[in-house]
Amino acid sequence: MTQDILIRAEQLYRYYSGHCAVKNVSFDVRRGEILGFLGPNGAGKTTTMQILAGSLAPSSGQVRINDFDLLDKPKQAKQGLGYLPETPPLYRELTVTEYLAFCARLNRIPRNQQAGAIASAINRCGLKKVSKRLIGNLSKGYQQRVGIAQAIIHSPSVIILDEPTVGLDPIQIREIRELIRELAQKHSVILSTHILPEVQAICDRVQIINQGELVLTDTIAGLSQRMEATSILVRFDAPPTTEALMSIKGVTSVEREEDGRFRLRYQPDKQDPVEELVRRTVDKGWHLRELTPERRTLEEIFVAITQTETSQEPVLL
Ligand SMILES: Nc1ncnc2c1ncn2[C@@H]1O[C@H](COP(=O)(O)OP(=O)(O)OP(=O)(O)O)[C@@H](O)[C@H]1O
Repeated sequence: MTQDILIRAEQLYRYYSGHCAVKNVSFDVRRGEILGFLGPNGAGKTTTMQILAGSLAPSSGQVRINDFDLLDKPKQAKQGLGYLPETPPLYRELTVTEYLAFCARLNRIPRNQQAGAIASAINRCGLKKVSKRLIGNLSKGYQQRVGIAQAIIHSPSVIILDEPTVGLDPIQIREIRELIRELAQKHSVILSTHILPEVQAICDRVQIINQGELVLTDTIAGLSQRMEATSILVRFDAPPTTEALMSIKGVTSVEREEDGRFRLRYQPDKQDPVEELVRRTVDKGWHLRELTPERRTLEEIFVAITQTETSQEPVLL
C-alpha cells in the first residue's frame, strides 16, 4: 500500500440476516482528497461507513487504514480515523469543553496534550463562543460542529462524515460545507451523502453506491463530462418528418414537443449528429430556427445509474 493511500477497502460484504446490504465494495481513499460516497436512502452508505470506522464488522472483506488492518490492529488503525456517525454521539448534558475532554480521553490522547487538542478542535470548528454551553442547548448546526470536533480531536489522517448536513437549515449547510473544505486541507475526508449538489460543491472524487454495490467511480471533472449534452432541441420553420430526422447519422431517437420543437437524442461518445443536421437543413430547406444542446443534470445521471438493474459489472454511462 503506497503512502498516498490512507484507506483501502477490499471486497467488503455485509449481510443482515440473509439480506446483502454491502456487496463486493472495494475502493481507496487517497491523501488530501474529499471522496463523495453518494447513494439513495438504503443504498448501504451507513453500513459501509460503520465498517470503515470499525464499529461494524464486515461479513467478509478487509479494511486497511494507514496500512494497519482494522481487524488485526484495531487500535493503530482507528487512530488514523475520525468518524461522525449519522446521529452524532453527543452528551446533551455536558458542555462542549467537557464533552471534548471526554473524547480526548476516549481517543487516548496523552494527558499533557489533551488541553491543546481540545482548544485546537474548538478553534477549528468555530466553537469558541459556545465552548462553555451545554450541548443540548445548542442549535443543530452547532451540535454538528461539536460532532465534527470529536471526529478530529486526535488529528486523524482521514475523517468520515455520514450525512453531515441532514436536518440543517440552508445557512448552517453552507457553514458546515465551508468547515469541511477547511478541514480537508489537513485531513482526507469521506463524505457520505444522498445530496448530489453537495458532492459537486465539496468533493474531488465521487463513488456512487446503489443496492449495496458501487456503480460508478469518477472524478468530479469526469462526472461533469458525463453531464455533456446527449440531446438537442431543434425548431424549424418548415419542419421535416420525424423519420427524416431519425435518418440522420448518430440520432438515436426523436421526440416531438408540444411547442413544435424536436428533441433529438444521441450517444455522447458516438457520432455527433449536429453537422449532418445542419447540412440537411440547408439542402432540404427546413429553415432551422433554433438549436439548443441540452446538458444532462447530475440528477439525471444519478437516476440513470441507480435505476439500472443491478448487474455484476459497474454500470458506466
Ligand atoms: N441493523 C440492521 N438490520 C437489518 N437490516 C439493516 C440494518 N442496518 C441496515 N440495514 C439494511 O441494509 C441496507 C443498507 O442500509 P444503510 O443504512 O447502510 O443505507 P444508507 O445508504 O446509509 O441509507 P440511509 O441514508 O437511509 O441511512 C438497507 O436495506 C437497510 O434496511
